[in-house]
Amino acid sequence: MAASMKGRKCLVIGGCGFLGQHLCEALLEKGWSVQVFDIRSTFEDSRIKFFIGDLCKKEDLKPALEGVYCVFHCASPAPLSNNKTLFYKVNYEGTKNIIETCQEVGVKRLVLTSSASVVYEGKGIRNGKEEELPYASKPLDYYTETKILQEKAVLAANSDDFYTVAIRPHGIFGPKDLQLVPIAVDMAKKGKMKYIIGDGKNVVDFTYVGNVVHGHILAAENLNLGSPICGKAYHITNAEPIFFWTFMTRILTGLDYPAPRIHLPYTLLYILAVIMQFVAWLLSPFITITPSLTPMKVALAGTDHFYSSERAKQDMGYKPIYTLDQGLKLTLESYRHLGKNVITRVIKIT
Ligand SMILES: NC(=O)C1=CN([C@@H]2O[C@H](COP(=O)(O)OP(=O)(O)OC[C@H]3O[C@@H](n4cnc5c(N)ncnc54)[C@H](OP(=O)(O)O)[C@@H]3O)[C@@H](O)[C@H]2O)C=CC1
Ligand SMILES: CC(C)CCC[C@@H](C)[C@H]1CC[C@H]2C3=C(CC[C@]12C)[C@@]1(C)CCC(=O)C[C@@H]1CC3
Repeated sequence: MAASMKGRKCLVIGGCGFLGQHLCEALLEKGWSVQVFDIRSTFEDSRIKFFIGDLCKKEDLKPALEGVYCVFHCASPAPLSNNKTLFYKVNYEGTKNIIETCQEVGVKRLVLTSSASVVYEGKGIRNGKEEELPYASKPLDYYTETKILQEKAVLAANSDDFYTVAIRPHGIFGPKDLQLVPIAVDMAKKGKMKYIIGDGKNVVDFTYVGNVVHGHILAAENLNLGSPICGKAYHITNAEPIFFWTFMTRILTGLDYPAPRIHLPYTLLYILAVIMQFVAWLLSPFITITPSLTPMKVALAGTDHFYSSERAKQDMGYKPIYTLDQGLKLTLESYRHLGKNVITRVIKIT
């Protein structure tokens, strides 16, 4: 780390979430002075100053941004939810609010956590490079639609006076995640993880959270006037693409659940997911139905989607600092309590 970063004040928006917590820990280790802004409080740390508020509200954000050298924006509503209004409000309007408030207060650097899914529309992507892939013209869900709007707004705001960069991770996994492992385990408990969507040979990126954090910190360190990273987006991956179903099998069997074995045709499942989504939409004025298979999930589980992180290597010296094996080991150790054979005691208080 550049010595001059020591003691610099940063604000992690979304710092109480999965990625945010890991980012805070790494920033503290590197000597940054860390502040967190989030809508909820999930942990305590005497080294961190916490601001609880809504990023859509200028009056909430302003006090947290005073004197900040760099803002990391990694807040979002849960990606697998389907709340169009909330995604637009938080990911798009809220991000524009962050940009404006930074500019008003005089903050000069903004690192956005975007997503590689901004270029994904269900068709295979192999070793995708930033400069070759346009934004998805037909995003598969509202989350992706608003991540595209968000990234465009952040990159367009880059100027000689305000430096911005977007980090595009893919399939983040690691301890403290409430998504990938817990959802897969929940599906396994319900008997829904016996199936393989397609031939099981689709190759994807899963990225250990420690590498995603490393990419963010390198971006902040390199975000200066005239730097090649200003106004650009960067894929950050483990650079170890793997069969989607091999990765899921390692997670499941690592926690003593059986491996998925029964192959189901991709196209059939995709059509079923589209129909279920349509029915859920038709019935939405009367009841809320949340189908467990969405077109996005089927596509992610049944197509290739892996990306090159060469541009990040060239422009900011990025290379993964954890291998996939190391990441999986750390992840599985942290989820032992979700293992199939773990007996949970229920204490009845009468
Ligand atoms: N997980 C993944 O595989 C990937 C994630 N990303 C991106 O990485 C970022 C971090 O994701 P992750 O850590 O998994 O997400 P989390 O949900 O764990 O963390 C996001 C945090 O932001 C908070 N938040 C939501 N709305 C607001 C708001 N209006 N004001 C302030 N805080 C808010 C959330 O609170 P609450 O929980 O109460 O909503 C939560 O604490 C996101 O931008 C996501 O799009 C990109 C690629 C892959
Ligand atoms: C259909 C089932 C077999 C899927 C079970 C696993 C999923 C819970 C996860 C596998 C790939 C993950 C993923 C995301 C969410 C969780 C998975 C679908 C994202 C959509 C999260 C937000 C992003 O920006 C992109 C991610 C891609 C991979």
